[in-house]
Amino acid sequence: MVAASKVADLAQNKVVVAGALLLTVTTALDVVRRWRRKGQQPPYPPGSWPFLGHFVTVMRYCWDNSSWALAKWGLELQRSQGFKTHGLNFCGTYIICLSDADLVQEVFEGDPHRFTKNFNDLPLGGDLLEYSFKDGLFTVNTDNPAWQVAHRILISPFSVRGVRGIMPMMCDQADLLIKAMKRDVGYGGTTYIDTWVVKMAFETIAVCGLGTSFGCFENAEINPFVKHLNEVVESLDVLGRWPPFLRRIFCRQRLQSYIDSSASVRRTCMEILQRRKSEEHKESHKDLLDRMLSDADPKTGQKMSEESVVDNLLTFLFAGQDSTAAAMASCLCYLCANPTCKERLLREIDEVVGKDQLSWEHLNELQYLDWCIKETLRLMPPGSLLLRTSTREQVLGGWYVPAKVPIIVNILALHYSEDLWGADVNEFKPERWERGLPHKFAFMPFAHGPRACIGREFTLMEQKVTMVKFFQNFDVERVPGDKAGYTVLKPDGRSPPFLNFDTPSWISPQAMELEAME
Ligand code: HEM
Repeated sequence: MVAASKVADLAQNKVVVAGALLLTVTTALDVVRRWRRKGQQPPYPPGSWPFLGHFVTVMRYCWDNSSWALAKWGLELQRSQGFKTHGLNFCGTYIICLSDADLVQEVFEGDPHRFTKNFNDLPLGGDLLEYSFKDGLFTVNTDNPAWQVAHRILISPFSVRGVRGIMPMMCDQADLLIKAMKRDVGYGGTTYIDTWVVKMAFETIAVCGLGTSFGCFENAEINPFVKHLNEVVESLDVLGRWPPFLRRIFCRQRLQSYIDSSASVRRTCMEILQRRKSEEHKESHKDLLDRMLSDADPKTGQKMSEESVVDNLLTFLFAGQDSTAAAMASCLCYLCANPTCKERLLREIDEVVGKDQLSWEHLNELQYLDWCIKETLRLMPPGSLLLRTSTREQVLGGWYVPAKVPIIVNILALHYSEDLWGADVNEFKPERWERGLPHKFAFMPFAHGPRACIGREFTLMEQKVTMVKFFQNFDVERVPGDKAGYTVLKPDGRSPPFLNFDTPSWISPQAMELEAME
């Protein structure tokens, strides 16, 4: 009995001693690491829990279902605590968040070997994006040859010259939009602006890029492909907030429908590819799909694999419609909320284009329209965060950055920085663009560098074409004193007067302003 208790004591002592030794060694190692390390540890915001880190705080911000939750939290930290660089612990994953324009410039313009785009093992839904879009341009790692080959093949059709060739096709889509709105909504009618800009953005990329119409303008019903793609996009937002192991417990159903919808949209893209391969493409103009199937990488002579073509078809249908639709809806809402700006824009369209057919030359003259679009993208960037990864242990602006740490660049906080943009930063003021950019990295809705948005010229032209055609036909106004985001027929407007817009509140400039400011 005594012997047994001695053995138990000894065993217990050994565990205690081993535990103490382990703690001492890890503490000593940490001290040595900290001592050897150059640079300071970025500050940690309050709200970190044991094991879960800032997960609960992030979830609290996400609870309002806003896709800007994390970005808004960063903006708030910037304003209340002065944090432009801070650390974050997301269930054990260490992340560094940046909203300092100089440091962002160093990440995007400095030595290209210091930071890369790599979605592997990233928190916040990086794995989900990879699951759906695989080796598509948006998700594939920069050092993967699939990105390099596809990028070099597609950079030319997406250049200014490349998109100029498809302007007539874009104008046709905008004409179809106007026709469908006149038919389905009618003068004085009320409608959700979202429905229409989504149709426009989706049909434009599908027809101009892939030579395939999904019949969105002919049909009031939402096309099943669009429904599934929307499910994928919405689920990305919801599921991405959960770490993968918790998703399987708390979001089982959503996860399953995400998997099913991903499979369904992929099947459709494979059908588009097979159809194109089996038929002779009649159009004289080579579209994106033709280029992906026939062009070779000018550097290596390699062609894109069939899997890569499908991944990119899906990527274009996703990246090409969601953000463009959001940008156009936001711009219309801002113009409704700022009638003086709208009047100036209408005057410009009347003077430059009038009732003529819109041409490429007109687009370059529509300077105020360009400012309105930029100002909208500043206040409502469709993507509020960018993700990069540090490739090695390094110092960034005096801060210590370990290797393989995700870096979140907060676009929203840069766009709403009073230091950069001045005291009127929250206001919609297209005129501010007359002065140019306050800092090269104060405005980055399309990111910068080799991984910047390849569809930038495509979307800017599409937005301009749509806005001109829209205002050549309609006028809009907000309901005075009504809920933020609602707009109504402007009875004494230009002829013909038109439309009540019933827009969801998330897109309202006022709602955004209030939420960002709380
Ligand atoms: C207002 C509209 C748009 C916005 C705000 C936008 C924004 C962005 C941003 C911020 C990135 C970089 C993401 C990152 O660095 O991680 C990106 C990449 C990309 N965008 Fe866009 N985008 C828009 C429209 C489009 C359109 C119309 C297309 C296609 C027709 C497109 C295709 C892509 C692709 C393929 C990439 C990945 C490029 C690469 O990494 O090589 N985007 N976009």
